[in-house]
Amino acid sequence: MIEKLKLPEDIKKLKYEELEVLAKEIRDIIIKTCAKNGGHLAPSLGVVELTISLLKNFNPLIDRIIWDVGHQSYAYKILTDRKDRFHTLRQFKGISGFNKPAESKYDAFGVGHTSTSVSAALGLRVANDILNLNRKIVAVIGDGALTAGLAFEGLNNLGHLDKDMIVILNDNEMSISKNVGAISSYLSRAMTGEFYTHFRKDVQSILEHAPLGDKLLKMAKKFEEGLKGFFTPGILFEELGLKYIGPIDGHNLKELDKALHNAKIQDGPTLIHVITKKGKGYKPAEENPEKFHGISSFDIKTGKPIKFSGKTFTEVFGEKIIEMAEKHKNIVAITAAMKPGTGLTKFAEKFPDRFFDVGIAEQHAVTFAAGLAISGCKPYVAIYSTFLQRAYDQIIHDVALQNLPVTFCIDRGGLVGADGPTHHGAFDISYLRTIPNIHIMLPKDEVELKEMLELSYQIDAPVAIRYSRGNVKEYEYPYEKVEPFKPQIINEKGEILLISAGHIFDEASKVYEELKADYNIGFINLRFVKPLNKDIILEICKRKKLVAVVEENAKFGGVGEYILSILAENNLLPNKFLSFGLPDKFIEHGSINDLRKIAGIESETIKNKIISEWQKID
Ligand SMILES: Cc1ncc(C[n+]2csc(CCOP(=O)(O)OP(=O)(O)O)c2C)c(N)n1
Ligand SMILES: CC(=O)[C@@H](O)[C@H](O)COP(=O)(O)O
Ligand SMILES: [Mg+2]
Repeated sequence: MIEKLKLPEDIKKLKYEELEVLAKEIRDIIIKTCAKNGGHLAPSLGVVELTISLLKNFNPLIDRIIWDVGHQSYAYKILTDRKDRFHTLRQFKGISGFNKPAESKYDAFGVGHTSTSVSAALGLRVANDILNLNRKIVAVIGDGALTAGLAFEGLNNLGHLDKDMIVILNDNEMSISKNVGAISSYLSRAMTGEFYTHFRKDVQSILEHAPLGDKLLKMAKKFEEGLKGFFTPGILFEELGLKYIGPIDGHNLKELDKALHNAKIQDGPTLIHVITKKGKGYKPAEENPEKFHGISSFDIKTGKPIKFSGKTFTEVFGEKIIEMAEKHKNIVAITAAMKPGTGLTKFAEKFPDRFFDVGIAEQHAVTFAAGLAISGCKPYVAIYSTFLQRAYDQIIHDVALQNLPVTFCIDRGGLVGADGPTHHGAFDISYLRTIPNIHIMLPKDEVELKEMLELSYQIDAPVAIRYSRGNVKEYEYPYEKVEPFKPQIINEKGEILLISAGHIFDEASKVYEELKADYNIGFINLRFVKPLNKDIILEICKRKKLVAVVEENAKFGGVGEYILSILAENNLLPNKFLSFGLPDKFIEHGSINDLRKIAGIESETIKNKIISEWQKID
């Protein structure tokens, strides 16, 4: 059917039976595409009917629909203007896995980090008044995203401004893992309404046998609305100034239409509480929505990922932190709704009392850790580089200023690949390097990550250990134990010096191995960005004509800039200094290799640049 439709306008003409067929076709496209490309399968399967109903009840080119995170917007992409491009999902030069206005005029706002939809939608809504625009504004936010403070900042201001816009709470009781927090249990308790249902039945049976029972029963029915209001989660939102509609079945097109129609005619803000099943329509995803939240390519028949072998930095961290926690009873681990992604699933099973999933609340996670640290605990906060950006002030104000022993295990440092610019860990070395008291360690492989974690336990101050999403690699260089704040000097000789910072060692070592036969080249694995061992660096750079630094972080504020400044301050600038890092632009999505090529940090580019610059030095 979908082939015959002019999208999205033809959706409005279809009968419910036809829409059910359309929903099935969309699910098939999403499943097939994610099986090949990977992607956020379960979130997107859960909102197919909601997407259809939104496109039936609104004009997405005039009205504005803001999806929170955007990871669940695959049906929206297919049903607006990207059906023919959908097979390129998350591929280099293909369509993004999130919403981006630059990708489509149907995408109202750029997303990727959670909990921004209400604030952004309110901005668009207030703009209606300022610019005299006539359009409906809708935010679609998940129950997981609702655990972030930013979401409540938006709701609070929305209630205050009392603007007529619609917030749709897509409640599937899941974040990536099972949703956590008091809000979540409040929603699900009231949502199942078990207590309310039993209570209602009890009252009914008593009244039926009581004198004047039928009159009392009639009165009770009148109170039921009030009673229901007490038990459904509407109270929370009504108190914030939003009219509450729900909970409704998010897979029932008729119910959705009715709710959206009612919301459209309301004055002031309205919240529609929609209950959906994450992964609906694909059994393996329904049964394991955590695994299918974000999945790599998989076999449709079995649901089994087409596994790429190799151990990840994340797995190394997950193993080592357990070993350390067995030795040290004051170690606690904290995640912000990313337990599986940060490798803490096993830790949580082994040490349930020392594991904390605070929900999507990175700011809280950091300050919570500071409270633990000032009390004598040793908190390990595992947060992706890009999401840690949200807690920058907490790192400065609550941890570094008080010089507290919090260790940040920064996963997804550097380019992450298919998730693209909203998710690349492009800036953490830059944003952390400026903060006093913090120690920054960059492991190149498994052994170094483990030894740096051990070392972090001895440091009574803030520590950041940064590693990538990728697999750990093995290298042939002689083992050299991680010594506090010393670089690993692989070869200090020669007039050229190559300095590698962290996991990008895989590219840097290729350059060194390919040049060392024909060029007199030295090679350093930096290990520590802060404190930087200036004496060693200055001593080795004294006799160099060309120094090149390689990092998978923004050049601005990165390691290269730092070393250059130290050489300049000590009048030790070489004839040529080369800094290989991420350029001053956002790097798109694609494979790591493709992205490193366009960023200019893969080995061939680095090697050719060193050779061409060396030839210019007399
Ligand atoms: C600031 C931030 N922290 C963490 C994430 C990782 N993340 C992406 S989606 C998600 C769960 C969202 O849950 P929910 O809003 O309920 O959407 P669902 O996947 O259930 O549809 C998380 C934690 C993120 N994108 N942004
Ligand atoms: C949508 C979102 O932000 C997360 O699902 C993220 O995509 C996970 O990234 P990893 O796949 O690197 O764990
Ligand atoms: Mg959810």
